Amino acid sequence: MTTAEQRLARLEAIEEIRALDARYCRALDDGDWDTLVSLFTDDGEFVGLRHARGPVGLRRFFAGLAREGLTSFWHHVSNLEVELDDAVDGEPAAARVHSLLWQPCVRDGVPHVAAGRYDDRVVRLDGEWRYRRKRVSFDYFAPLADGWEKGVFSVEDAAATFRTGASEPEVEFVHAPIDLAHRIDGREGAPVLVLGPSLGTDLHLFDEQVDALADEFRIVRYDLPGHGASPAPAGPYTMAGLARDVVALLDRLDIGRAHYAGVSIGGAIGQQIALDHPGRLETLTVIASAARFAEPSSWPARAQEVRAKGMAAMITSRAGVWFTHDFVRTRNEEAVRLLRMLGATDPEGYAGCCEAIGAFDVRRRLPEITVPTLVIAGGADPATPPEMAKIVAHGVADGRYVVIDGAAHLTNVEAAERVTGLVRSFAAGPRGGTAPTPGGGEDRGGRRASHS
Ligand SMILES: O=C(O)CC1=CCC(=O)O1
Repeated sequence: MTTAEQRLARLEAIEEIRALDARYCRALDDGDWDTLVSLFTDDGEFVGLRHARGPVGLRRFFAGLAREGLTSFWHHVSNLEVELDDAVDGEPAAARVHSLLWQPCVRDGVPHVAAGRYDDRVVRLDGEWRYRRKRVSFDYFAPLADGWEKGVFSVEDAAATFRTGASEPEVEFVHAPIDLAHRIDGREGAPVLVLGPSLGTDLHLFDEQVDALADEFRIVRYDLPGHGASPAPAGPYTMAGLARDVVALLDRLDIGRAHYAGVSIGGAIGQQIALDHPGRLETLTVIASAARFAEPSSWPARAQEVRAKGMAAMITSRAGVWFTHDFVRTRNEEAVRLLRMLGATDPEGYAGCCEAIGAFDVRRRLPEITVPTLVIAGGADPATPPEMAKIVAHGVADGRYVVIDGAAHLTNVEAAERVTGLVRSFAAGPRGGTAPTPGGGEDRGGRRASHS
């Protein structure tokens, strides 16, 4: 039973949050950066066209908009839906706010019309509501003369059309450190092999690999944030932050260099480690992954969907992506075991990882990856099909490429023996190994695929 005071406190909180949005619009449209930045918490962040965090990052981002060609705008925020968290000491203290944005603006001297959505996290500090995270996504952003319906918009398109100010460094956003849960198996003193799981699975994705490789390797498996036993702080996460979290785990375990194999987002994290922490890898095996995942703008939408509806929204559609029909029919128990991991995932952790995937694009940086790299694609993988995996093998300095015919996205499960054999011989072979390629010959530089 709520008291009249509690109901009044909730109504007051909603009105104050409405006023926060109005102040945000006014400060932004007036170019009043002091007020604008004061509306965020000290660790507050803006996610959308760019990522910006903290007073310095936020001011630099907002003040840089004019240099990017956006010389004036009129923000109209409406349709607020405020979901207050449970009250603390009788007072609401945090909320999630969904709202609509309609925004006439001038970009590169041309009148534009834009509309989008905000998905914000607000908190009450010292009696004042502030943004902990403000996230915008646009539905259209089009020259007025063209008509809005021609301006189907994605954040990715916008990011590509924004020019970087010559003297301003790009604002970099990396999520706060996360202590990833892990498990160690295998022979003590053996070379270390780190295994990175895919979105929606936990470290038991690799049970078959661990059974087969434990006598040759010291195997470290980790859980993604919100997956398995890892905590799920509020997203978005970034691939650079996830790579840093894995390296921090290696630091905690006193591991200098390691072989690394990862599936899907796990493979993307491996690429990011190779770029940002190149000294830490002996070899890199990228399984069912990409340098940029398909349809980047669909990932924030998926994040929004699981935040709103929970993991149940994902189960049916993932089954057809992770496995072939044949596998579901013949290995039903195994398919169910893996889908249970998805159902047990924390929606916020899953959503944060989706956001990292959507923003991930290292295609241009692949030549900087010099560690010996083996890329394994599933021939029947609808999520990261062979053409996408091949870009990684072709792009890195020292790549090999193998396609396993008839395997879907969870290639290491559908073709467990084959993947285990490839990982083993690649990591154990001379200077990081040579992928065995029955019937196909070795595929150096990813020029030729070997099929098996
Ligand atoms: O959507 C999926 O489940 C497939 C996938 C993409 C990235 C990842 O890790 O899994």
